[in-house]
Amino acid sequence: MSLPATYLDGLNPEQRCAVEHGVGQSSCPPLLVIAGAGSGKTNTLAHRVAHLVVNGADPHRILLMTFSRRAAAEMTRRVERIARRVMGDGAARGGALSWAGTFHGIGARLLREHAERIGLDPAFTIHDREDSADLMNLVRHDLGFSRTESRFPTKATCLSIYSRCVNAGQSLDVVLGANYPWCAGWSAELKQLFAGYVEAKQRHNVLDYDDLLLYWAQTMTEPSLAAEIGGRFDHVLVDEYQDTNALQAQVLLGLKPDGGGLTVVGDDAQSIYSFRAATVRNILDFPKAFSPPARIVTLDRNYRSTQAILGAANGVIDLAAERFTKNLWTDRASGSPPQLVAVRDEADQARYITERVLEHRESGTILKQQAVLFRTSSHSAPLELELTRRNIPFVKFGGLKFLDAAHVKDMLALLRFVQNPRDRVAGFRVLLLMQGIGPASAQKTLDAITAAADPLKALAALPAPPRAPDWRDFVDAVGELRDGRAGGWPAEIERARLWYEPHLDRIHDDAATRRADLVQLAQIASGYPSRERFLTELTLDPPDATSDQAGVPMRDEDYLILSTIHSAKGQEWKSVFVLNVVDGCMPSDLGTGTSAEIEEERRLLYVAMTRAKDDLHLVVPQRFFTHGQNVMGDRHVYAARSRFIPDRLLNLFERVSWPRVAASPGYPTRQAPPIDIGARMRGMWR
Ligand SMILES: Nc1ncnc2c1ncn2[C@@H]1O[C@H](COP(=O)(O)OP(=O)(O)OP(=O)(O)O)[C@@H](O)[C@H]1O
Repeated sequence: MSLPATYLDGLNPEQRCAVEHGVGQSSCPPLLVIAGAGSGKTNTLAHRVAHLVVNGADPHRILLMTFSRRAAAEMTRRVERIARRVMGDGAARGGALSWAGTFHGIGARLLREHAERIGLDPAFTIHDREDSADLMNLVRHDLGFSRTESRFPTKATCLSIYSRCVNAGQSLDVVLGANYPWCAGWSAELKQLFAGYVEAKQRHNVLDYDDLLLYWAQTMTEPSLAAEIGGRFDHVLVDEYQDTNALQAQVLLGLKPDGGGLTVVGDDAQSIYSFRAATVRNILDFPKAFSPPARIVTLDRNYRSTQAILGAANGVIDLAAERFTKNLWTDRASGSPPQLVAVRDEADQARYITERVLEHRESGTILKQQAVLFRTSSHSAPLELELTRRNIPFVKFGGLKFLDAAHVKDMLALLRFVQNPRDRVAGFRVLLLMQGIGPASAQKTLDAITAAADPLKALAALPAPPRAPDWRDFVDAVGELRDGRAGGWPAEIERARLWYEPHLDRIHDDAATRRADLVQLAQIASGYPSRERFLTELTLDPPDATSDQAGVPMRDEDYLILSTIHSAKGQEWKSVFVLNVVDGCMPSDLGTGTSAEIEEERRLLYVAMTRAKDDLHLVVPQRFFTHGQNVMGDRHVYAARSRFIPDRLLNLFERVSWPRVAASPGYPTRQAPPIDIGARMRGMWR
């Protein structure tokens, strides 16, 4: 008996079509959902998964891949809520979705489960970008490339080149020619470096981010393994498909070669990750990868924004060189046009936003419903100062990651070393924390233990290095963490903290604030079933906000959201402010090399604008102070409004100047005073 699907009544016909596609039929052909901004993609995907479960699909055999762990958790919650509403307790008995996560997270899990079959040691640890760059540097140094006469590319550039080759599936020479022409002369050395880097990773039993996809894609080329892994899932659903790369597409096709049970959702107008080799071709090529081609359902009704905001966002994206999806429409009331706000400089920008935010709060929009978005994390610095000065709590996303803080990395390095003593980058970091141990003795120690069959046993047997008073403590801590005497997971994080804190106190002047992060780390740790899962998940998708910023407010406290546009993906707020809508910031100076980069910058502005429901402010500072001058300096450069809002789009905005200076005879508003004596006085001494 099929259940009356009243829970689908709130969906529009296209959403419903996407939700019901193939459900209850003997086979479920591939489906591509092209979902414009705010068109209910998340809602639709959650309903589709719930609808599958309600109609008998086994939740343990559904694979759901999203862009972030946060998105996966949110989707899982929604699916469970819908299923519970329809099935009551029956939904709980069926079990939760057990395979929801990011591509990298799911990859790590599958690789660990199949490790022995593909010649991997299942105890592998995962290097984040910084660890990977450190290892690249080590190899670069060993090969003598850091001593070349003309400057060899930096470790970060080397890693980016390597990563692009791997993710885009392109040869080194193609990548150098297209993306790093200034490094083309180093092709032979880079090849040698990358070969050395791969060997080092294998010796140390570590995988980097890219390996998780690469190894997974390689595994899927072995027919028996591909059939086995693909056979574990009846349905595979992928969100944000526009931001996946060639390797991810390869994995997907390996899982479901005929497309049976495959659903992908995406929006080419929101593709903003091509710098990580994501390609919009994945969406475009998806339908014809199958025979018959995948079904395409387009969601173009926007539920989020007022007509006026949507009109302006459509105007911006209409000027894109290449478009595949059509404009969005809404039947929401028109609302007031988005504001294009001219301010004198960044300080005024900060004041303008602070005043508006407080005004909105007065009139009933809580802070959490307001967000300030920016292209680059550093753009928000003056605003952060102003908010702090005025005591307005905020949380920043996409800035310095919690895990990038040195003390958090130290703790994680210890745990990683215990998990995988062959992980040289982790081992090196931990050993250097101790007094009396420098790079040379750390290298010697690591050489001695990694050669042994049981490295930690070898560590315990080593004589203490001279002048290293904490050596015994270290060996004891590692031993206890390794053999369970520290109380197992997550209790052992306390043991790790106990060992680390004296070092923290010695190394950092601000140890007290840093300790708060360690407490937070322990709290996060308690949410994971094992040390291995904790290290894996945290490395792959670190928490976004840091206590370095204004203190993490309590959950029930109200706070303003500050976020990079990249981190704002998939979110929405009542009011949105976009900082620095000027050439140089948007498009960013860094992203204006090629026309493809410019187009991606345009899409970024589009993503930012489409986050707003009722109220949107694009702020345009007229001038920026240049760096590297003294406090009294007044050297500045003038900025032009972003080229993405040319004159012909101005009618879509309300233009405002701030502060509004009362017009007085003889003084046009918003002009500098006719004479700036202060500047002249300062100029006398230059
Ligand atoms: N059928 C519907 N009826 C009413 N509101 C809807 C419907 N579908 C979605 N919405 C609302 O539209 C808004 C946008 O939905 P959602 O966040 O799922 O969009 P999205 O497609 O993921 O957006 P984006 O890609 O821009 O992040 C939400 O507030 C959601 O509640």
